[in-house]
Amino acid sequence: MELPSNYLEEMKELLGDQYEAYLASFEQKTRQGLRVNTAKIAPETFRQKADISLECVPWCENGFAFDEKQTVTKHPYYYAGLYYVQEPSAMIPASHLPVEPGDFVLDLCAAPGGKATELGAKLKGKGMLLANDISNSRAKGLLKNLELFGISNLFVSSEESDKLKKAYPAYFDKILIDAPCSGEGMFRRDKAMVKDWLQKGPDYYVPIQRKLLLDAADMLKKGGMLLYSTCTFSVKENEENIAYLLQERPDMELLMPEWDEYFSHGKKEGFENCIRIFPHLAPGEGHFAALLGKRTDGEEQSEKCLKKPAKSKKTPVSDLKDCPEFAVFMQQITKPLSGKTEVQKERIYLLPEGTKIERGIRYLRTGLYLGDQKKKRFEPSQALAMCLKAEDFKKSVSFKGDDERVIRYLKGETLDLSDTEAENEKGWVLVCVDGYGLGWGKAAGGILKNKYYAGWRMQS
Ligand SMILES: C[S@@+](CC[C@H](N)C(=O)[O-])C[C@H]1O[C@@H](n2cnc3c(N)ncnc32)[C@H](O)[C@@H]1O
Repeated sequence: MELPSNYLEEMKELLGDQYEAYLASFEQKTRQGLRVNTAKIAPETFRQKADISLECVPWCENGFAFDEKQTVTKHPYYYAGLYYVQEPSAMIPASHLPVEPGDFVLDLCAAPGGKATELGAKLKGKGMLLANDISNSRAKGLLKNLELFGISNLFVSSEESDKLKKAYPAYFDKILIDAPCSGEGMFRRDKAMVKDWLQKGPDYYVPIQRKLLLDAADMLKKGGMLLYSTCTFSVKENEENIAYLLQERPDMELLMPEWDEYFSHGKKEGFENCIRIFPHLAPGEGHFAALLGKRTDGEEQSEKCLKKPAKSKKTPVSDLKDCPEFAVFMQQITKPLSGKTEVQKERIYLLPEGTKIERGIRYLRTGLYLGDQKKKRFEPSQALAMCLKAEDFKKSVSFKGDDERVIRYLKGETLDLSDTEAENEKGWVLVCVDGYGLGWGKAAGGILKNKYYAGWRMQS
């Protein structure tokens, strides 16, 4: 592959005596991986159940590498949202931002959701995730991936960071900026990135990245943490941007993330805590990550700048007087779902506990979309099915992973149920693979009418 000469000069300076080894890595295989959705399944259980040959990714407990020849996106577990396909070094940002259940988390540049799905899984349904991307079309893909993962406590927006900053000042406990960048770490995998680099190199991205960094710092609570990452090697887009942030926001400091032996240190003095991944030194393509904290200086969060989370008047989800069929439906869900229900036209949503919809933001989703209250009937959403397991809904039918009906269901076909499966199953049924929700069906007389969301169907 021909690489731009000015890029090669910079890499020579950056890598010194490792430069030749880096060039040699272009002759070696690229890496592919998948990250298990720990909100749905433990990584070990996944390994035992899925017939995919996997190797552990050293720096990510739930990350696995696999041989690219295996087709992993046709597997029924993919449709059950049990994993996300992700290159191993791209697993570092979300796994090294210490998100806890209950945190309020912002992923500022989130599409298509490689990191947001992991941040959401780490919340375990508590707190909230606002996943944002400036591109509306990419944000649609992001929403799908988050719903597939069964993330219930979510907001998805497509907005500029300065607008978000006005709506959410000093609001978040944790923020991820996986910034748009010149993509040098992708050169081995994707030749098109080299062409892009020639049109928009590091100098194009630096001002965008700096604005994102400052706006994000202003949305962070005191004591909160921010992780900045790129998939490029350029010092300008990495260490120099962190230096700029520390200069402009003196209450921010560089922290030491959990370290792995495959990580290389940041390239400037004082920036050793930054993580770098190089393809000739680690089983990953190339990434940069810096973990930062906002000092508290022993003070409490200033009342003036802190926008308090809204106190939600709780409406039990099964108690909406105008939607009796909805209330009856929700009584069949045995998993606790908390939050405030919100009706927008015929659509019913569940807002995460302690949140409200800030006006003036272009949202694609505010809370978990539960379904539609139509005239005298309620239709549950695909997103709701993805949050549930067989035991979470009173009527469910679970097919084994190798049952040919799973694929037929995912293709939208009507299915026959066996006598045991059909027993007592009438009306809405949660359809599962090995106990993990795939979608809805409507059962009657041994027949399962397919209610899988048409837009997500498996193509032949
Ligand atoms: C590296 S990609 C993010 C990848 C994503 N985090 C993932 O893991 O799937 C960068 C994203 O930033 C978005 N973006 C570019 N400029 C932005 C801005 N000013 N504000 C928010 N998002 C922006 C792009 O549309 C792109 O989707």
